[in-house]
Amino acid sequence: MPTNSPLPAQLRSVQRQHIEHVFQLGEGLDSPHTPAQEMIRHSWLRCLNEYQLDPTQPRPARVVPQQTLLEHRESVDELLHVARAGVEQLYGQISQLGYVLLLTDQRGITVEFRGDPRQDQQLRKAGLYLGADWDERFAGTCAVGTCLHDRQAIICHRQEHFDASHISLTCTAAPIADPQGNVMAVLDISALQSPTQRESQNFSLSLVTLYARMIEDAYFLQRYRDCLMVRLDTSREFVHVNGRGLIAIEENRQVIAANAIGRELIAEHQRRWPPWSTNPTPMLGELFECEITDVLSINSATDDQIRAFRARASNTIYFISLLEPKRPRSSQPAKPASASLPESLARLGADDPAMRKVQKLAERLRNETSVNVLISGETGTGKEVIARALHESGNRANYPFIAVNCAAIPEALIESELFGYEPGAFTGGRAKGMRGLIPQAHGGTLFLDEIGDMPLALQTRLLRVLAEREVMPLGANTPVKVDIRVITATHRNIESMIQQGEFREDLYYRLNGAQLRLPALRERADKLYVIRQVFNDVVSERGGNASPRLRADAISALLAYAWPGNIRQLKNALAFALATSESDEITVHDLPDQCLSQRITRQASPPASEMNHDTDPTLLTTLKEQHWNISAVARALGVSRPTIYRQMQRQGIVPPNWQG
Ligand SMILES: Nc1ncnc2c1ncn2[C@@H]1O[C@H](COP(=O)(O)OP(=O)(O)OP(=O)(O)O)[C@@H](O)[C@H]1O
Repeated sequence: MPTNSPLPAQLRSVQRQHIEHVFQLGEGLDSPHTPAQEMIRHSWLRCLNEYQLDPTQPRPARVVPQQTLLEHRESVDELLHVARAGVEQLYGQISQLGYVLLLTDQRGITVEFRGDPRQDQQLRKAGLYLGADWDERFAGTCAVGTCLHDRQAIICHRQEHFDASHISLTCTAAPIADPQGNVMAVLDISALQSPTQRESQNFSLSLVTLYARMIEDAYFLQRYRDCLMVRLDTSREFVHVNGRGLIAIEENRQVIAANAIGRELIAEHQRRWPPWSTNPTPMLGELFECEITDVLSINSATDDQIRAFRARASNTIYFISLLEPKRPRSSQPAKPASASLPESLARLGADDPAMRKVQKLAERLRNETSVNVLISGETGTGKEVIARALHESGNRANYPFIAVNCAAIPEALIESELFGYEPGAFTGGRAKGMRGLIPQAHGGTLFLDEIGDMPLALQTRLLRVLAEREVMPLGANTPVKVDIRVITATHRNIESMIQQGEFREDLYYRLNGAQLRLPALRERADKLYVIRQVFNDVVSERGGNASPRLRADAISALLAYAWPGNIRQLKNALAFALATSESDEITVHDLPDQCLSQRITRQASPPASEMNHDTDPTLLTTLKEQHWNISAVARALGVSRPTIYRQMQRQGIVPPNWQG
């Protein structure tokens, strides 16, 4: 035990008193100031006697180096992924009350953190920070460290901390156990200041314990997602919403694993009937008075998919529901729910309500070639991709798909590009004339992107083509018959353009036979699927033998970002990460900085397409810097190429090679 050395003069008197109380307990003197809680008292004694911590030497918080933090995060990769939603929800409930949230691994290193960035300095100083080490051996009695030692939820309130530098904090922690019951992480909520009464934290204890259990159960469900699982509760009404017990069973009905409540039930059973074989887990039919067929038929034979069974050990009635495995174990992206769709449509989404609607409607429209389809959605949401998927899944798949970006062609050239021209039709044209894009699409699909940017005069001509199914190339005397399916796309509000007289109403109705509205990436419920899909696409586009992996910390950051440029921006970010990463593992540090700064907020950020560059001189400067390479400019400014073309049009910027 450290000697009762003189206290440094700079310690505040409250800290000096605290240190005296620690020594009093160490000397076996009970005073009204020594903690009432057994867990805390034992921990203080461990700190003095076992860890040889010197209370007169308060220790500054220790934050582990970045590389060490990465290694710790890696060890709980799967948990971090599963816990994310719980962490966000809990933090949403406590942040207004001045609390921060820490998730540590089983070594006490903070691997996930949520706190108010405005208090960054103070929080870091107090050790309420990503990478902070809360191991009891280093930090002394504290909620995380002592919870890890005793494997129990705990409040460590103000002077209950061992280290004098922590005595203004209030911390509450609960363990998160793996399916074998070993603590693998700790969930903690802490505040820099709090009322003096310890009881003020009782509610925090309930809340943090509840969320720790939910994370534990989510992890359990994820781990055993390919198994049959029974879910149980003593209340029929609660089984489906919050059945507390989970037991995973083998094909042969042997219990494989259980969550905390399930393990208690098994332990109770085994206290009465100790296992006689080396196999430590019972069969489901031993735990409950049940025929296994009654369990397996719960979903098909009952109205509410619940059946009651009596636990043999406790004689208690449990209401049981059955969770059947949904899909085979696979590290590949989840198979789209809409598996009956043609492949090119099915791969566009997994389980997002808006996307599902788009996929189903597209499926119905793919062969209805007389119905013109208008696709709307923010920039980069995949309007061209779905147009191609419509074409490829339909009966025109063996004919051309011609995509025309109306915003990218200079107004003076649109007409000749679309309709074609005869030799000598105009000065500067090719000597042999040119077959227009519309005739090129004959038999197939013409995709007119950014239709809102088509000049009014041309809208009239397009309307005529659609009505008469023929085009008149410039300089020609006879029209050319065309059989085309027309798909158009826009990110603009065409209805308001009609009101402003900028778009022909009759053309709009002709183009808008059916409308597919693509959701923004930030709103999609299947964002994880899209991230994995795009990652795989980028990896295969790069080629090579390496098989890079997207680590959970990177996925968390990608899920949290608002993606104003949608899937295109996601693709660019992943291509950047793959190009610049030095290893085969993409971590959060490989992602472009912007993905880490702009997280989703309640008020989503405006889409890139709505950003106002009208008065922004950076566009012209960047165009010059990038030698008028539009793709390079779009990349540099983080927007799509059509957005650049549109802004150029609005600002009257004409590239030097178009002048003439
Ligand atoms: N479901 C998807 N899976 C994988 N990649 C996709 C998906 N949807 C879009 N992408 C990719 O995102 C990028 C943008 O897609 P696309 O060009 O179709 O968007 P858009 O809405 O037409 O954009 P804009 O409005 O700017 O023309 C492309 O690189 C495309 O390959």
